[in-house]
Amino acid sequence: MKEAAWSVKGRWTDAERKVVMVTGANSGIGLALCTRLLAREPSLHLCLACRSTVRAEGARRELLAAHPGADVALLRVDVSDVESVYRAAQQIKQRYTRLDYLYLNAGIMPNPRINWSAYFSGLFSRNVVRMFSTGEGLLTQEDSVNEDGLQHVFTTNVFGHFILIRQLEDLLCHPDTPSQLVWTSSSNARASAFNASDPQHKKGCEPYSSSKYAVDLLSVVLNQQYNEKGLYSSVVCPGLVMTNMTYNILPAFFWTLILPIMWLIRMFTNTYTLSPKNGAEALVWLFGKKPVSLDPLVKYKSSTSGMGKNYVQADKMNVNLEDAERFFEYLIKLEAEMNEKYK
Ligand SMILES: NC(=O)C1=CN([C@@H]2O[C@H](COP(=O)(O)OP(=O)(O)OC[C@H]3O[C@@H](n4cnc5c(N)ncnc54)[C@H](OP(=O)(O)O)[C@@H]3O)[C@@H](O)[C@H]2O)C=CC1
Ligand SMILES: CC(C)CCC[C@@H](C)[C@H]1CC[C@H]2C3=C(CC[C@]12C)[C@@]1(C)CCC(=O)C[C@@H]1CC3
Repeated sequence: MKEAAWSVKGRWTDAERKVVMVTGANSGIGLALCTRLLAREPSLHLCLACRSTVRAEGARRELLAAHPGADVALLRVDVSDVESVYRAAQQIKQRYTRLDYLYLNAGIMPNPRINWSAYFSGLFSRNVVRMFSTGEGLLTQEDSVNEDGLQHVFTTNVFGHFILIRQLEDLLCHPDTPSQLVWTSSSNARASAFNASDPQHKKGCEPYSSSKYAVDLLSVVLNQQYNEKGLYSSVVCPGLVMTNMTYNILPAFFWTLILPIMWLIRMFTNTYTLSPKNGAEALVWLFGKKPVSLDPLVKYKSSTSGMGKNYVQADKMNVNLEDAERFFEYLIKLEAEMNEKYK
């Protein structure tokens, strides 16, 4: 923090207090993550980066009720709007001198549609467990274009966050005290939904799968580009979690009705974490790890066993490194255009 060093109950010096920022922190997995981080380390400087001030204030109140005296700051940022990201980055630079953890968690899946015929044929196929754990081929979405002419899902889930990282480079890059980026990716990330010639997914109808695979690609290249500067990147998969996102796919009462079925499915796949608290498992686990000890090609998956026990599973990612580099070049070019417009 830029203010003079101070301590909570005289126990921590400011240098010891980690600075953590979470995008999309006002609900679901982001809010559960904040709650768990504060329970684990009450001395944190926590910054909730949210697009709605009202919802962010609600989340802050909830966190302070559970952790009175915690340092919870708010930052308004709409990651689907590049100009808002530049503005927010300026404010962060005025408030903090370093960032230890940046959780890139905000995400959208607009207008989801379930392909019921794929669902029923999948039920009787060999891929049934895979279908239930990744939702592969079951969902399509309707994307739109923002004021900069960028695809909405791509900008929210990937590009807005990329600009944020690039703008905060000075706060994040400290070779002596490494910082960590943690992306909330998904089991729904799919290479076949991503086209290196159409990285924004202008032409397809699975922008969500494409954007989450793009996140996996980007994390790999960020490690190549930034590790020696003291910045590390990891991707996490929270499993299937009941949040506003899933309530947008099917109504909340339906999910509640089929809860026993989902507990049953948990016997066959550990990806049905179901609660935001469980879904945040891998995100919290990474907080306790030294960034240098992590594998850049691994996806850390929040997992819940049939008996309801939480753990983290590390799975090697199957990413195309050529596509990753090509995608990074694309992002750098797009960033240059946006710099010219907004900086
Ligand atoms: N739920 C699940 O099963 C899974 C979720 N995920 C991922 O987890 C992450 C969190 O989602 P989840 O908790 O489930 O869903 P929520 O809808 O509860 O959380 C999404 C968060 O992102 C915020 N957000 C959305 N758009 C923007 C924006 N333009 N600018 C700033 N913040 C924004 C939302 O804010 P607001 O309240 O204003 O909308 C909200 O705080 C997402 O990246 C999602 O893709 C991955 C795998 C599975
Ligand atoms: C009996 C029920 C479990 C039937 C539900 C069928 C589908 C609606 C779901 C099966 C797998 C789910 C899934 C997601 C959404 C809902 C399903 C398709 C996600 C795509 C949600 C967002 C993610 O990031 C990953 C999830 C994977 C699994």
